[in-house]
Amino acid sequence: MATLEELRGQLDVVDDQIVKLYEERMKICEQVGEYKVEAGRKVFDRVREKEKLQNVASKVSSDFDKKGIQELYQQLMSMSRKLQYQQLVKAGALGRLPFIEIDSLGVEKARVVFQGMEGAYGQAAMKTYFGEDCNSYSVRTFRDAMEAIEEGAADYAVLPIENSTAGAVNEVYDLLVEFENYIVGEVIIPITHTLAGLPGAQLSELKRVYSKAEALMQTTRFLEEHSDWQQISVANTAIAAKKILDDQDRTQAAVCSAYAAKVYGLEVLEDNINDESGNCTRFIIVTNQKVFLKGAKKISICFEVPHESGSLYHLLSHFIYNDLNMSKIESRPIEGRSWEYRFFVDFEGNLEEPGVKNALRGLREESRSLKILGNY
Ligand SMILES: O=C(O)C(=O)C[C@]1(C(=O)O)C=C[C@@H](O)C=C1
Repeated sequence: MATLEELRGQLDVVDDQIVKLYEERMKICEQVGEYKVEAGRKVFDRVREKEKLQNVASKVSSDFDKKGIQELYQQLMSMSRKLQYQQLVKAGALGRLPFIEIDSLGVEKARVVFQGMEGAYGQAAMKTYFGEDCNSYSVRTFRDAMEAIEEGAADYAVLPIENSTAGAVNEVYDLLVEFENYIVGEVIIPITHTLAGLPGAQLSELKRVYSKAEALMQTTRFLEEHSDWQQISVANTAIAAKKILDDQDRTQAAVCSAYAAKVYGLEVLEDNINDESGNCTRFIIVTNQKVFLKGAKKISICFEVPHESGSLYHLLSHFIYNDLNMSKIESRPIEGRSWEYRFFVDFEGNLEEPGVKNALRGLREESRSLKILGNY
């Protein structure tokens, strides 16, 4: 029997041949790339790749090797695609209207819309980003805010996208797909909920608590101690606070900010009732222009993946290959197509960077309906 050293020697000989052949193959792929740039052809040829995988599998005998050679060829073809995307990007073939880089958002003159009403967390986020005295107004729903931006009734909308305890704000993710609006900024604000009731009201007399669904979720532990209280969800924490004032019913309370309690003349019956002390919400700043600020560091995109095994894996490989750091991935069901999903990815980068351009080029060709939601 051969020794380990001898066997490794034999492997080295075979590997040298594989490496040489790999280089040779990539050189041919580069020429194919030149042809594709010239002819305006797509890089990804699904039919050719499928045929190739069947062909190589037919040339080996065991099932184990069939699977192995197919995996190897998937990787090989994925590398040739990546090379060809680089060639396309170098040739300036980016496709679609580009985003325009700007120096500032002109926040001083901006008209800003937030969802909810006086006292809403959205208003606090807006003031943090645009300043105490910004020109603003509120609308009832997230959709209304998106519409106001699309129509140009407002320059910017401030919308919650993610809470550190309750997770994603699904509706806002879906609206980002539906509307031609783009993210240009973000702001994170601490969310400290209180239980607020009519002045003089006692915890022992309470029967009903109103708040936004997410706020009720973020205060579950406190509310579970009072399981006899009925929990009622309304559109916004400030709406809940206003309802307590309007109804003048001592058995009702709201989960809202101390600011909202003050605005509506309520008394804080219990302060800081959050499950988690560091509870905060990330708000996005949305506009109808395809712009990004100079020095923007984060990109949000969404795309659909073909319903095939390994498709998400291959799409995510574009981030790894281009050294891009993914900071978040979220999925949402696609309307009208049961059990199919749209993925939302945030990653670090600027649309001007070559690695980002390469990755986006690859993702655009290999996914369905890629949308760049913003660079901020
Ligand atoms: O045949 C082509 O069009 C190629 O670019 C080569 C190749 C491959 O590596 O075999 C690469 C990408 C295509 O999706 C299909 C095949």
